[in-house]
Parts: sequence; C-alpha cells; structure tokens
Amino acid sequence: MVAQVIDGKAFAATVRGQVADHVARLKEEHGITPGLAVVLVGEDPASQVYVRSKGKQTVEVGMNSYEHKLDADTSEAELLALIDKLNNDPAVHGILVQLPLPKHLNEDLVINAIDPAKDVDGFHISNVGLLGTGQKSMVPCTPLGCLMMLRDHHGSLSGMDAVVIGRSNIVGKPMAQLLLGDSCTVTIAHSRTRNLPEVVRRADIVVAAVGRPEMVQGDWIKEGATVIDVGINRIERDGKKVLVGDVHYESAAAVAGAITPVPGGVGPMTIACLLANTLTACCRSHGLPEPEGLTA
Ligand SMILES: Nc1nc2c(c(=O)[nH]1)N[C@@H](CN(C=O)c1ccc(C(=O)N[C@@H](CCC(=O)O)C(=O)O)cc1)CN2
Repeated sequence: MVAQVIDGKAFAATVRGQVADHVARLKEEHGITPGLAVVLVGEDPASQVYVRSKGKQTVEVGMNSYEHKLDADTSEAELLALIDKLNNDPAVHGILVQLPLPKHLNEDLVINAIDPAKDVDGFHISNVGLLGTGQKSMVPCTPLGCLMMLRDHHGSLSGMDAVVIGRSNIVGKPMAQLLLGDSCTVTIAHSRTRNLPEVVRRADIVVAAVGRPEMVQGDWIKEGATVIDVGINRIERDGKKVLVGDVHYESAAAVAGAITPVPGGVGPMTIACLLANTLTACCRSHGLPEPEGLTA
C-alpha cells in the first residue's frame, strides 16, 4: 500500500479562506473586526519566524494584528501587566503568548493570567477543564488542526482505535480528549510505555507528538492506518540541515493508508486554527453564531 498524502498546506489555505469569508461578513454586517494580540518574549529564532507568520496571516484574513515584542529579560510583573491590558482591550479578541518563554518566567502563571475567553491557544486551566469535561472551550490549535484533517479524511472517527504518542499539555493530552470526544478508543502512549511498537500496531489512527526525530518506524504501523505526524525536528543529514517529523516517513508511507508529511502537514494547520480560534472568540464575545466547521 502507498499512503495518501494529507496535504496540510492546502488544507490550511482552505481554512484561512473560510476564516477570511467569515471575517468579511462580520465587518459588513456588524462592523466588527476580530483582533489578535501575539506576545513574544526574547529572541528565539524559531519563535520569531512563527510570530512573524502569525502576524502576516492574521492581516491576510482581514483581522487586526497586534504584535508585542518584549526583551528577553522582561520581568514577570511587566509581562502580567501587558496581559492585563490586553484582557481589558475590547479591540483584542484573542491573546497568544508565544512559547517557550525564557526560563525565569513561570509559563503556567503567565498562561493562566490570560482571560480564558481570549485564550486562543486553549492552554488556560479553565479551557483545559472545559475540554476535558466535554464542554465548549477554546481548543489548542495543533490538536484542532489534526482533528480537522482526520474528520476530513474519515468522515466519522467513531469507534476507531487511536494511539497518541506523547503526553504534553500542548498536544498529546488535548489531542486525546478531542479523539475521545469523537468517540475513538484512545490510548496515550509515551517514552515509558512498554512494548510501544506493539501498542502503536493496534491503532487505526496514530498521532505522533513525542519530539524524537523519526522514532515511529514503518513496521510499527498497521496496514492502512492514518498517521498524523506532529513532530518538527531539525537534524543534520549528509551535512545538510533538514526538517523531519517523529515518524520515519518513507517506511511508514509504505504501509499507512494516509500520512501527513513534515514539513507541509500539521505545522501549517496550527496557524490556520489560531485564526479560526480568534474568529470563534470574537463571535462568542459578541454573542454571534460561531463559524461552522472551524471549531471542535
Ligand atoms: N503559544 C504557542 N506557542 C507555540 C505553539 C502554539 O501553538 N502556541 N506551537 C509551536 C510553534 N508554532 C506556533 O506557534 C508553529 C510550529 C510550526 C509551524 C509550521 O508551519 N511548521 C512548518 C515548518 C516550518 C519550518 O520550516 O520551521 C511545517 O511543519 O510545515 C507553525 C507554527 C511552539 N510554540
């Protein structure tokens, strides 16, 4: 079997188009422009690229973008004061603090200072609790993107066996909650899971978010399974820097039914879903109907 490639870049473009259409209608019918504030602390090169991309795509879909770039030695009090200002700014419907933060800042404290209604990352403890109990919440962007691609590929996910490899708060745990919400039988596996290849071989859906380059091998995959690769690992191969996922692509693609590539799979969906979440937050704050197909 040769796997169908799930094109995240094309899918993300479609999502952005849907967001842009909805934003245009919001402006025309209600005079409302959604606004997204992105906060970057420090000069991490990858974070700078992601934040630039977020600002550009926000403007492209017709939203207002507010970028706040703070020095690496910004104090917790200064960052919390900025978040408080953004929480109280009616032009700002979504707030995102780019992670990772410099070591001297307490990530949990900072994230939990964001108004949960504006928490477009879905990382606030209130949103985590709402998602975990099956209530309306803001949903983390990367898992939401994975869910959208899986629903699009399969239609219903009900009754499928899903294995999520990785237990991070940003991807693994919310991904498992979303798959459970769509009636999958979900296993969360991780670096300490015994007989990991055997556990993965049972899955109809594999979501790899473990942060280890090419760890998941083709002989771990059940014939015809759908493989979603969340990993973004920069490695050196034959003297060149390359980007690889957590899945060994060639061997997995030879057995899987469908697979996301790296780059061009899950990554582009993360920012598209951030825009979708900002639109959702804006609609909710004005008591307007939420955009269809862009939420969990
Ligand atoms: N506050 C947040 N911080 C971080 C998040 C997040 O969702 N919220 N996720 C990641 C980084 N990230 C967005 O912030 C992100 C990562 C990757 C991509 C992407 O499009 N990747 C491309 C490859 C790009 C490259 O060459 O580096 C791909 O996979 O095709 C977008 C966004 C950590 N921080």
